[in-house]
This record gives sequence, structure tokens and C-alpha cells, in this order.
Amino acid sequence: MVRETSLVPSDLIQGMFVTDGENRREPIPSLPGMARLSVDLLVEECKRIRELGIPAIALFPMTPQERKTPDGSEAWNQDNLVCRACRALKRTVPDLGIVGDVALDPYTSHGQDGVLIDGQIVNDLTLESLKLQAVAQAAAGCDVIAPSDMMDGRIGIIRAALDAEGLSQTMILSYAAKYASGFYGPFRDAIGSSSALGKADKKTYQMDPANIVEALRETALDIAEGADMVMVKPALPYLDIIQTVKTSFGLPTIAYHVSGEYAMVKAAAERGWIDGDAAMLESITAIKRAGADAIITYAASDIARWLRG
Ligand SMILES: NCc1[nH]cc(CCC(=O)O)c1CC(=O)O
Ligand SMILES: [Mg+2]
Repeated sequence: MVRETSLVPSDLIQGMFVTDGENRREPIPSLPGMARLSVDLLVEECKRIRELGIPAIALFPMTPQERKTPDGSEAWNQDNLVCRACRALKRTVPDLGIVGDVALDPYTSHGQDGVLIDGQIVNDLTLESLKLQAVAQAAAGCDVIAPSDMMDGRIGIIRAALDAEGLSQTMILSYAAKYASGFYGPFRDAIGSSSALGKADKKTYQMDPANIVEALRETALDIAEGADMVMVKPALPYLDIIQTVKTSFGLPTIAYHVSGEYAMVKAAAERGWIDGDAAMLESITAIKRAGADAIITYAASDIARWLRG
């Protein structure tokens, strides 16, 4: 009766991975309970997800190694895995929202999110690629374009490109405050970019975990450029950022409960050190309490099932 925060399935966005082939389910060892699914199995899983009351998925590809190139041009191939998955999903589960990731890392042979020249990420050159990638995904049926690359200026350029292609109904969810985090490891395993990245990091474009005022500047810029929703990522170590972004701007604020946050709960639970289900539900509730309007999490369908008893 006096509970201040109630979590419901419609708060949740399920993170998912798609892989090539047919009838394939490849478990991801560092993300217990998660697997990469071929498009046919993804569609079946998405029907169940929609029935649980989850409104949307966030989709990421495991690009076949032979399609990864230094410039990541597979990102704007209209027949790439993500585009094929979007078309199949829109045919079969049309009312499940699709959040499409825009960034080059699933497609580059070096694992960076942008164009790499002489060891440096070149911001403005990358924007040209992101624009093509965003248009390809939106044309294939993505409802929400979510740039996770952290280049400067990409929201404005993507908005203009979508509008010019008649895709003015496609929303933009900007990864506005995305930190150079140690919690992304299992995700990089899932899309096959960890070995390519090696010891390299993304600190020239992702944010310093020590900064909060910078998060407000980054968010203000993305809103001015046309973002419909903003994201804070990761979530649990950044509850203060979620709260201040939500109260400062009032825009729909989405939090990304990232792979490492999910995996550490699963790993500790496997050892019997914590009650994994309780810790997962507590984590997601706390993220909502901090101000998130919705949460991207790999635990979405589990949590929706628990909430429905
Ligand atoms: N474009 C990169 C991207 N998009 C989503 C995630 C991480 C999500 C997660 O850890 O669950 C990352 C990782 C990175 O910046 O290397
Ligand atoms: Mg920015």
C-alpha cells in the first residue's frame, strides 16, 4: 500500500543477440541464461516476450567474422543480420518495439565504434557511416534508433538523415551519458568484439566514470540535436546520473543495466553466494526508483515472469 516504486513488465526492454544461420541457439558463457539466436528462433522468442507484456527489445548482432572490415561497412548493408531480423519481426510480432543499436563495433575488424585512422577514432568521418546505418535499420523496421557510439554531433545528423528519407516517425534514443565502463565485457564476448579490441579502450569517446556535470552537458547537446529519449549506461553504479538526468531534463530517461551488471549477479548466484533472483529484482527496482522510465536488461523476461507470479 505504501510502496513508492512498482515495477511492471512494461518498464522493461529485453536485450537480445542475433546470429547467422537457422535453428541456432549459441549460449553465451559470460552471460548465463542468454544465447545468440538465429532469426527464426529470435522471432519465436520475441512472441513469448511480447506476451509477457514487455514492449520492446534492444537488438545486437554477432556479425560473421568474414563480414567484419576496418570501416565496418556491413553496418549499412540492408541485408545484414539486424535488418533481416527487423523485417522478420515486423512481419510476425508487429507490436513489439525494436530498439536498433547504431555504432560500428559489431562490424569493425578492430572492435571500435568508429572509423579508426592512425590509431585514432575520427569523429566526423564516423558520422557519415552512422547516418547510413541508421537509415538502413529504420527502413528495415526499427522503431527506435539508438546511437551507442558516443561520437559528437551524431544525433542531429541522424535526425536530418531519417527525416530526409521519409522516416520522420522513427524515434531516437540517444546513449547520452555512456561511460567507458569495465562492465561491458560479456557484451563484447556476445558480439565477438573482445578479441579484436584486445587491450584497447574507448576512453576517447566514452565518458570518465568520475564525471557527472559532463553527463548533463552531453545530455543537453543530444536533446538540442533532436533526441526523443536519453539513456544512461551502465545503470547501478550510475544511479546518481539517472536521477539527475531525469530531474534536470524531464525527458523519457532509459537506463541500461549492462552485461557485467547482469553477469555478476548470475555468477555469484551460481556459486550460492547470493540469491540471484532477489538480487536481480532488487537491482532493477532500484534503477526505476532512481528515475528510469524504462530499463534495458538481459533479465527482462525473467523479471516479467516473476512479476506475473
Ligand atoms: N556500441 C557499443 C556497445 N553497445 C552496447 C554495449 C554494452 C552493453 C552491455 O554491456 O550490455 C556496448 C559496449 C561497448 O561500448 O563496448
Ligand atoms: Mg555526446
